Formats: sequence, structure tokens, C-alpha cells
Amino acid sequence: MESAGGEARPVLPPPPPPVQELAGAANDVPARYVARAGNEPKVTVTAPVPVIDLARLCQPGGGADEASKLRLALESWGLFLVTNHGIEATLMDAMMDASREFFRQPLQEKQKHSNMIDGKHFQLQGYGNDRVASEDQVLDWCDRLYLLVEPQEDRSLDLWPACLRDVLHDFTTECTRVKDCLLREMAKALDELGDDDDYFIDQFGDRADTHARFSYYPPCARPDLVFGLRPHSDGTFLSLLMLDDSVGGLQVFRDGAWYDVRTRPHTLLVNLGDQIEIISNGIFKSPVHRVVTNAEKERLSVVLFYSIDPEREIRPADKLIDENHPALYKKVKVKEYTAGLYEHFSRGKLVKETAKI
Ligand SMILES: O=C(O)CCC(=O)C(=O)O
Ligand SMILES: [Fe+2]
Repeated sequence: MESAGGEARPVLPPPPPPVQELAGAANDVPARYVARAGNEPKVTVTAPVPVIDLARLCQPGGGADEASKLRLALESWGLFLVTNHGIEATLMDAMMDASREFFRQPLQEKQKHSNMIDGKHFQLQGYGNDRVASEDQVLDWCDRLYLLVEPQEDRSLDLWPACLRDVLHDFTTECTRVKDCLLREMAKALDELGDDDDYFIDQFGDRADTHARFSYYPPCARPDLVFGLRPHSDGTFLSLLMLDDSVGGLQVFRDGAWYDVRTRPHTLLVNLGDQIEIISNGIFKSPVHRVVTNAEKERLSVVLFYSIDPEREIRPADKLIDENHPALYKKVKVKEYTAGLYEHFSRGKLVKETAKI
């Protein structure tokens, strides 16, 4: 979930304890985390998420098979796995290891990077819960560390734990290269854009922002009652996910059913966000997804959220609109859209619906 909503600092109810602390102490799930009736059928089908070889996709004049797989992925699941992306396996492992090391530290250490200022005011960046707006808000079974990584000059390095500082910088640089490469291939996938391969890149602007989210899902005694992360679509243009390959948990919704999403070692998962769904006038899909927990195993994910300059307005691309293809989304200011995101998320609603005509 890409938390958003500016850096306003209203006084909020006292934050609940980290789930990691609760998980260690209790066999039961506290009432505030109960989000499901516990009688849903278990999801047993794995989504056949396309696997794209990035080196083949981007090779000059080549990669026709990969390009057609990509187009299918963009229009159907809005999700695909990327292999052969050029990010060293050792760097990916180091990023995962550093994230695990951060969450394994004593609470006192982690709280040096807290997202509560003076224990009272919530800020987006830092370690803790997502924003908790009221005492009766149902909570997710997840702790997170959330950091702005781009623009580089805006980093709040005091909130960056030493154990992951250097590796996060290197990992971001590599993921951003992959993202730019994908954005060009995604523009090529829309014939209507002609040869404007930089169409999507140009949308981002100089002040585009990228956030990193490290999510830690402790084991939960009653996975049937809670969400690791409740259903949502990302408010981003595109999110790049590195998932724990030893335990599943991510699920995607399509045509009325939930599907498991599995990853493979050293593979990135690309998840399209609402911004590209709006700009592509609904041709590309921003999937609704959620995370479920596991009774025995902890789970970790590292996500980079790529988003357009918050001061910009987005709307369906002119070249995609004609009398047979009317605009399906309104013009929205990115900052206002992302501000609505968390408010909707905490009420179990999709902000995307507010942008539809
Ligand atoms: O942890 C995951 O697998 C997905 C996390 C996610 O969807 C998000 O942070 O937006
Ligand atoms: Fe998400």
C-alpha cells in the first residue's frame, strides 16, 4: 500500500504496538485486527502471471515474443515477473538481508527511526504502523518502514537505518534503471502513441517521487481472520516488488476471484498502479491485491513505489481518446489523488473509483 497524504501532522490516537511485539506475546488475535469472518474458502489457484525476460524485451529490434507477453500482462493482470533484469543476485540478497536485520533489532533500536514525532504526530516516513486515524479502525497485521528515496536530495537520512543505507541506495539505482527501461517498452506497447517511446517517462516530471516500503508480516495464529495488508490498488504509476520467495501471501483479484501470486528467487514483480491506468484510459490495469498472513512463517517484502510529480495533473492521453474511445477518467492532481488514497484504504474503499467518469 502506498501510504500518502502529505506531511500534515494532526494529533492521532496513540499508535498501537508493533504487530511484531503482539505476535510474540499472544496466541489470539486482538479484536482490532479482525477484518474477516474466517469462513472464506482458501485461495488455491496461483495466478499465471507472465514472466518477462527484460534483456530480450529491450534488445534493439528484437524481443517480439516478450513484447506481446508484456502487452498481455499490462492489459490483463496488471502484474508480471521480470527476470534477466541485470540486478545482481548478491545485491538483491543483501537488500533482503538488511531488511530482515532491521526488523530483527530490538524495538528500542527500530524506534529510533519511528514515524511518530514525539510519540504523538504521525509522519509518512519512518518505522511503525500505517496511519491510524481512529480508535475503531481495523488494523493490518504488518509493521513497515517507509522512506522517500527519490529525489535523492530530499532523503531524510536520519530516518534511514545504518544497516540498510548503502544497500538501499544501490538497490534504488538499479530498480530505477529497470523502471525506465520498462516505461519505454510500455509506451511501445501502445500503438496509438506512435514512436513517442518516452511518453511515460516524460509524464513523471523533475520532481517525481519514489518511496521504499519494507513490510514485515509476523506469523499470525489466525491468518483466516486478518489481513497482512487489506485489499487495495497502488496509487502509483508502477511499483517494483521484491518478495520473500520462501513464503507466499500476496493475492490478486480478477473477474470475481482471488489468486495467489508467487515469485521466484531474484525476480522482480511489477505491479501497475492507478496513475498508469488513468493515463492509458483503462487499457492497462492497476490490479486490486492484498496480503494474507501465515501461521508459522514470517514474511518480508521490499517495494519501490514510482509516482509522478505530485504537483502534476494526469488524465487519459489525448492520443487514446476519440469518439469511439471516450475518456473514462477525470483529470486529477497527483497530490490530491494520493492524499485520498490512505483515507479510502483505511475505510476499505478504492480511491480509483473517485477518478472514474
Ligand atoms: O507485501 C507484499 O507482497 C505487497 C505489498 C503491497 O501491496 C504494498 O505495499 O502496496
Ligand atoms: Fe500494493
